Amino acid sequence: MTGTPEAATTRDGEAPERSPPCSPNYDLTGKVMLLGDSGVGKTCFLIQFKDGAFLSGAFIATVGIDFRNKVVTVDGARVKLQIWDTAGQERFRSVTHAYYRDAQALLLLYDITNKSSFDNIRAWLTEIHEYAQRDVVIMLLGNKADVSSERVIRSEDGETLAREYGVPFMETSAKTGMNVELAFLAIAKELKYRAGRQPDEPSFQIRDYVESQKKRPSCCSFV
Ligand SMILES: Nc1nc2c(ncn2[C@@H]2O[C@H](COP(=O)(O)OP(=O)(O)OP(=O)(O)O)[C@@H](O)[C@H]2O)c(=O)[nH]1
Repeated sequence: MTGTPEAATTRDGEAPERSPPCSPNYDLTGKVMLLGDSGVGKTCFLIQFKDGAFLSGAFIATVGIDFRNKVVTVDGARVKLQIWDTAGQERFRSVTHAYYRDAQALLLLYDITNKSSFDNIRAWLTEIHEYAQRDVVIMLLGNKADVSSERVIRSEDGETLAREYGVPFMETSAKTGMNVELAFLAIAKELKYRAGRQPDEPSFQIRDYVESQKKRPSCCSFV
């Protein structure tokens, strides 16, 4: 298959970005995909970032794929992030595979209260290595960190897995907003750095940046 398929739905009536990388409203664009099992909180994560709100109530699984745009300013550059929210359900996997190739960054989520969502991260990484660009930026996120009483995955387990794959890691909450903006800002910084590093500019290390900036849950119950 060539290029990104056209069949995506939009919530905002926005058109997927197909224009050249520069426009008066932003300096560069980046395609980011949210991946992970159904129910880990991908849609809530995106809504929290885009609108600063938490979608509570009945869980409505994403069908296929959806996207939102948001412009963030990092180090003086306006980066337009086009964020694709994928369906975690297995039956939509072949649809979402087609979108991996154009993505510059992937946020891979598991749910700290759901062991199988963590166990499946290795399978997600195998899919990523099969379908995504070799230099895609990957970040591992343990979501629902606000639900400490139901935690079954220790923060150290997420850290160990992330270290094994050489990717940045943090725990997040789409409910409280903890580390949500940071995840996207770190991606935007990395994309800006890749787009054009000035000779006198120090190199950007996304893992170090995330480690220095991330908030830890105030109360952690370890199992
Ligand atoms: N407490 C808490 N609940 C969350 C959080 N994120 C999501 N949820 C809840 O988890 C459920 C699933 O969230 P979604 O965002 O729809 O999950 P998803 O990963 O997009 O699921 P699919 O669309 O099926 O792939 C919903 O009931 C949310 O309210 C979080 O950070 N904390």
